[in-house]
Amino acid sequence: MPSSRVSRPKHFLVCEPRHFAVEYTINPWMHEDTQVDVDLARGQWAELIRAYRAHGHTVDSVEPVAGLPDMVFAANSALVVEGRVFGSLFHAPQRRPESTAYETWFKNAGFDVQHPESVCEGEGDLVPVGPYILAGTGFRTTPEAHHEVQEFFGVPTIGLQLVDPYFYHMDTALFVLDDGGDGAEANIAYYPEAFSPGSREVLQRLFPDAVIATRQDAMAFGLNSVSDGRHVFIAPRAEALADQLTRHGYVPAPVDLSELHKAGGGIKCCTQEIRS
Ligand SMILES: NC(=[NH2+])NCCC[C@H](N)C(=O)O
Repeated sequence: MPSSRVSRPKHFLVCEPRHFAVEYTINPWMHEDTQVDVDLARGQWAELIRAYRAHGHTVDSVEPVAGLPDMVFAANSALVVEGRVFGSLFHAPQRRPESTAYETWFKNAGFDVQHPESVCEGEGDLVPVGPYILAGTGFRTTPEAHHEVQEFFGVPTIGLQLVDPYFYHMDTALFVLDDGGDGAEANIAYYPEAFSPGSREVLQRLFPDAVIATRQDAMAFGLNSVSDGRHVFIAPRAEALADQLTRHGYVPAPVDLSELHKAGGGIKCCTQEIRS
């Protein structure tokens, strides 16, 4: 049966991995003395941008800054909803200067940026879906920041506890299949064991029809995906998850960012969504 799911055009902000490196270890994926192939990283990243554009999405780019090797992970720079920008305050001192670089882009594009008072890593942990913002905590973004986010956007913000260091940002364990726009039903895919028992129950109550992924899918960065409501840009090694998505009427669009996985990031980490 051909898929009847409808793609919605999106606006993304990205940053080329020109200065990509693994120079410090702030998550279990990063290992000291890891050599990265910057040309390979740039080539894989360029494929992602090509895929977004080929599917009708708008992509803007921030100029990368030398000495900020994780700047490619644009998702951590902010959360943008209805044209309002809640910026970031990184946990790791090495990443803190990224916030300023992204803020310059936002300001030049005509957005004001709200500065968090507590540690907050943007869409890495903050995920708008349907009438809510799902908000992860445990490793990076703090519960205090969740309160700030709710106050700033006026959107019910649902705190969820992350418990597995491999899934240190919520966007490594959960992604939005349908954001609930244009009358489509909001839905997500996630790996339950990345969450505390209570948080699993919350997700189960909110999204009883969610797609449930395995640890293997999650370790392949399969949950670090981007969906436009029809196409799902997904890591090619998350095969079981891609099959499930196909059965649910989505169209997987595989993009391999294996070189960036060395820093603990994948497709979604490289993608900041500008919701206007
Ligand atoms: N949205 C994400 N999960 N981004 C990945 C960030 C990776 C980066 N090395 C860090 O640990 O902060």
